[in-house]
Amino acid sequence: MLPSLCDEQKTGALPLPDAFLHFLEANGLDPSIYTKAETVPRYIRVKPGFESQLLEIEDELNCKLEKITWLPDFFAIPPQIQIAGSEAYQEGKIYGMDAASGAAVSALNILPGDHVLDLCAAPGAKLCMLAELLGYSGSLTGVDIARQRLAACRTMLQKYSLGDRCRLFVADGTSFSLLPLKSYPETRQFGHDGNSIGMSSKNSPDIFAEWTGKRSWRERKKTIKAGNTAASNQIQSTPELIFYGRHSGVIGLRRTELFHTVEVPSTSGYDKVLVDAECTHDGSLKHIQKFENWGWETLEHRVLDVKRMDSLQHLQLQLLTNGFRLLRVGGTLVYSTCSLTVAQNEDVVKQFLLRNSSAELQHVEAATDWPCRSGGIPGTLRFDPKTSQTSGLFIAKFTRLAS
Ligand SMILES: C[S@@+](CC[C@H](N)C(=O)[O-])C[C@H]1O[C@@H](n2cnc3c(N)ncnc32)[C@H](O)[C@@H]1O
Repeated sequence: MLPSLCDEQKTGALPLPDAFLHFLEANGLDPSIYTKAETVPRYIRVKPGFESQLLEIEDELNCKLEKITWLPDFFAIPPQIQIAGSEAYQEGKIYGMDAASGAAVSALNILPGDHVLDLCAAPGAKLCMLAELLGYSGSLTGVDIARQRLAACRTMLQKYSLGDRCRLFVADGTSFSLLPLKSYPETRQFGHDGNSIGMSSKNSPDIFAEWTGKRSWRERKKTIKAGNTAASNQIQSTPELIFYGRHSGVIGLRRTELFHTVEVPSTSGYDKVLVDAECTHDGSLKHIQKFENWGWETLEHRVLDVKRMDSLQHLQLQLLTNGFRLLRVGGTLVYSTCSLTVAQNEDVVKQFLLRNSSAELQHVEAATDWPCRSGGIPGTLRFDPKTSQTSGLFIAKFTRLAS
């Protein structure tokens, strides 16, 4: 439906279609936040190690990098600046990431040696930040149901040289069951096998050799078969490993060891889990702005489709529940969405807490300095574009108590 003049008056520069305005009204959201799309800064994260090159990066982007005092390594730049054409971006020194998204990752308080699960990982900005914070210890497992989007994560990890400790699975996050490799009997390191092609060693086809993008005929056939099965079943039942780093613990394992699922024992789950759930993205001003070019009917079709809306909350609860199932006792889980609706945030958290007596909501200590406010449940946080100068984001942090 075409936007009307009246809509433009309500929303400033961005004309919004009636269906979206109805969605906002039904959820008690103020359409005037979209006037902020033109003024909320763009944010970049400078990869640690390149801090000394800030002046060169400023020169190249032709703008000042304004340091975000409340979030290390983040800088604000004017919203109209495009970074994709810059050398700093192409050479992997900077990447675009909203500061509120950075806050969600920061809320996990990643420590050296942590085994981290990112259950909705694509397209991968948060995954990259998690990998950076982990550095040279622990492990990172990224999962997403969309193969192509997860392949984009793989490209990003490789571009920024952050994939060493990471493994990526195309899988349904509501049922994903693989534990971090610390839980397996022994993680053997395989010597470099120059002859290996595909994911299996030539001599022992069942054992993972060093990762290579080139795959053997046998592997390709397997993937095509899995893809066909996935297309007919909608969702692939077994996770597909599409990338693993040299120190991810995968090399040297047999397939049966890697894909061995067990009932999650309380001590062997992940230390940290991020559930950055699928949502309507209505808080992401830049995302909504893109529909001006993509066509507003795409927004109605992709975001506001009635069937999708009905199942979305259920999906969010399932993702949160499964992420929590894979968390070790004493571990930390962050649930976030870039929707501003209560239905996709506080309501999901309420239902989750009702059903999971070992889940405890936690305060985010670092948030005292953040430009956010409390959500509808004490302890939860909301970044509101009107006051935070960031995109909209909801964050809830949980720990798992011994039951
Ligand atoms: C908000 S995006 C995640 C953004 C990502 N964390 C980042 O920082 O780039 C939500 C993701 O959830 C994925 N998704 C949707 N349903 C899923 C499911 N059942 N299991 C796993 N991932 C799912 C979508 O493909 C999408 O990539």
